[in-house]
Amino acid sequence: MPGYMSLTGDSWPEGYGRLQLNEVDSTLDEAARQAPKAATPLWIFARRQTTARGRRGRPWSMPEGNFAATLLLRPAGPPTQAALRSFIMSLALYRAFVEVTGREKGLALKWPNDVLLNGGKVAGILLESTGAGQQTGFLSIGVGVNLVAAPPASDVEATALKPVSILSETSVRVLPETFFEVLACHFANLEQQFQQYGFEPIRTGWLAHAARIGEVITARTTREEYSGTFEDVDAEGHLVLRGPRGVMSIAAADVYF
Ligand SMILES: O=C(O)CCCC[C@@H]1SC[C@@H]2NC(=O)N[C@@H]21
Repeated sequence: MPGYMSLTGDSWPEGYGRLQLNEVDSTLDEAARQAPKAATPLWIFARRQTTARGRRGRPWSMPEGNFAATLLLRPAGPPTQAALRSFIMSLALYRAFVEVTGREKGLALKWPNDVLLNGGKVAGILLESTGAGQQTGFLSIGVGVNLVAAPPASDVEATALKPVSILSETSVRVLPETFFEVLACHFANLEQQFQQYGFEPIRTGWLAHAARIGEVITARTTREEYSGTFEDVDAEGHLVLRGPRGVMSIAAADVYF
């Protein structure tokens, strides 16, 4: 009989709005609709999504009982700085997982922003932004977490990591509404730290949980593939790989182990 986490979950971070929906096409699309009229920051949560999307235009399969939400922000600063929010969100996810499951074992963060549990993918983040040049406009951070069910391996690419769920790996059943509050609180704390002290404490916190650091990994960009030792994540959030061609700093790629 699986365990059941019953957090009373009555806490919500000050200054963050929230919209809870039973069903939506995608919380990212809802964020785009809300953006012109929304007071930000605004969290948009949905129990069901009919056309959820993942990175690189892939579909995101969302069995009921899993978690889906998008945080809509209007961050100050250039897009490169705004994009560092993906590290804030993945670290917040890590902390939320520890809080709801009571365990840290098997959890790891995969660059740029997946969360792994026992080597499988348990959560993903998709960033979308508006704006031009050095102006960010709106930033939407879409978060999907396999709380109770992972999509079948046939739903993901052959080279992708196996999808897993919190329930399958830990026998802990977490309600999406509970996870929502826990995640929102961790994000708000880390965002405050980011605004006060910059990216460095977030980078250090993220690296402490990085998957495969010090090991040889492969990064595939839209044009090229690089293999090398995963040495670091730099102050811009880039992946630092040491390979036969020297040290590479990679801004965007898919990573394979
Ligand atoms: O490919 C990934 O790893 C990113 C997955 C992001 C999925 C979430 S679910 C909530 C939000 N709405 C979407 O349509 N996608 C994101």
